[in-house]
Amino acid sequence: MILEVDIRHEQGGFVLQARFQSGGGLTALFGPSGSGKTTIVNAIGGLVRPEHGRVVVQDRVLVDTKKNVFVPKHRRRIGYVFQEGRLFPHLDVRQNLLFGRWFTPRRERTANFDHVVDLLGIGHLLERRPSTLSGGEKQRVAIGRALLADPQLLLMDEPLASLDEARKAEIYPYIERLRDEGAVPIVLVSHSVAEIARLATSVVVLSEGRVTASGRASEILRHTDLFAQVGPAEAGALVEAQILRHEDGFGLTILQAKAGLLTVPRIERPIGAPLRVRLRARDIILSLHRPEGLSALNILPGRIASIDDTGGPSVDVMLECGGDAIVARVTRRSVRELGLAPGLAVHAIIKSIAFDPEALGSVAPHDV
Ligand SMILES: Nc1ncnc2c1ncn2[C@@H]1O[C@H](COP(=O)(O)OP(=O)(O)OP(=O)(O)O)[C@@H](O)[C@H]1O
Repeated sequence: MILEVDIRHEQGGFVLQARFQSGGGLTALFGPSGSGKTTIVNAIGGLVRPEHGRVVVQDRVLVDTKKNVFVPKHRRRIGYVFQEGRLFPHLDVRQNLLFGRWFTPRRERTANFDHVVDLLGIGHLLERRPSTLSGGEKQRVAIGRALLADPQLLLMDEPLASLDEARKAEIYPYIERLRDEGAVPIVLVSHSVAEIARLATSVVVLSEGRVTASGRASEILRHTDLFAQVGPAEAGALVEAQILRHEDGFGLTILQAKAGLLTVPRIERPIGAPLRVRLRARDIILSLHRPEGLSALNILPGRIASIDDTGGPSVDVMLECGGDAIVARVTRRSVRELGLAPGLAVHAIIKSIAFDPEALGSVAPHDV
C-alpha cells in the first residue's frame, strides 16, 4: 500500500474517524464542506497531530499514536500544493522551483529539474516573476516546486478551485501526466465530480468525518447516491475508449469502447489515443428495443446487472455492455412500467452532446 490512514481526531465539536488505504496513482478525497477532507490532508502532511491512529506513506510510519511516533512535518517528505500557489513574489520561476530542493538532503535528491520543467510545460516561464503568470501557470510552477523536493507523496488541497473552467482545462493534462508517470502518488481534495471523474484513480468519499465509501474511481462513481449532497447528477460510469476516427464534416469523433462505438463532439487527439470517458448516469435513457429513427447517436446494447435502489424517486440501473459497466439513473416508475430487472436485455441511449469535454481525460493503461 502506498497510503494507509486510520485516524480518530476531535476538534471543536467535530469528530473525524477516517480509515482508508490507497494503492497509488491519484487518490481523490471528496465530500461536502466540513466533512473533514482538509483535516485528513493536514494529518498526512503533519500539520495536525491526530489523537489516535496511524498514517503510513510508502511503508514509512509517519504517525502511530500507540507507539508515540509522530514524524515532524519537515521530515515527512510530503509535497503540498495549495489553492493559491503561494509562490515567492520576489523570486523568479527558476528560483521558486529550486527553492523546493533546499529542504531535501543532497543524497536524496533524484528529481531532475529539466524533466520536471518539461513535464509541466513551464520552460518558457523560468525567468518570469509570479505576478506575471496566469493562475494556471502559477499552479504548474507550484506543482513543480513541490516535485523538486522529491516528495514521497504530493498533497493537493483544491489546487484548481480558484481557476475558471478554461484554466482548469489547461492544467488537467499536466496532472494526468504526473499521475500516469507514477513516480509520485497524489492525494487531491476536490469538490468537483467532473474533476474526479477525469483525474482520480481511486476515490474516498467523506461525510461528517467518516468515510462512506472508498475504492477505484470507476467503481465509486457509478453509485450516484454517494454524491447526493453535492451533485448526484454528475456521477456515472467511467469507461476506457480509443479514438477510432474523426468525422471532420460534422465536427465529431468516433470512439471505440468495449461497449461499442461512441460518437462525441470532436476531440483534438490523434487516432488510437486512449481516453477515459465519463458516461453520466442522468444522460442515459433505457429502451427495451433497439430504437429506430432516433437522433441520439449512441446506442449500446447490454444487460441489466443489478438495480441499486436507495429509496428515492430515482434508482441506479447497473448495466453490463460488452464488458463495460455502465449505469443509468431512471425513475422508479420507469423501472415498474418497463419491467426492468436483473438479466433483462436493454439498450442504453446517450446523446452525443451529453459528453462533457472536461470529463474526457487521457488514461494510463489499466487505469479505469
Ligand atoms: N482548528 C480547528 N479547531 C476546531 N474545529 C476545526 C478546526 N479546523 C477545522 N475544524 C472543524 O472541523 C471540521 C472539518 O473541517 P475540514 O476543514 O477538515 O473540512 P473540509 O471537508 O476540508 O471542508 P471544506 O471543503 O469546506 O474545506 C469542520 O466542522 C471545521 O469547522
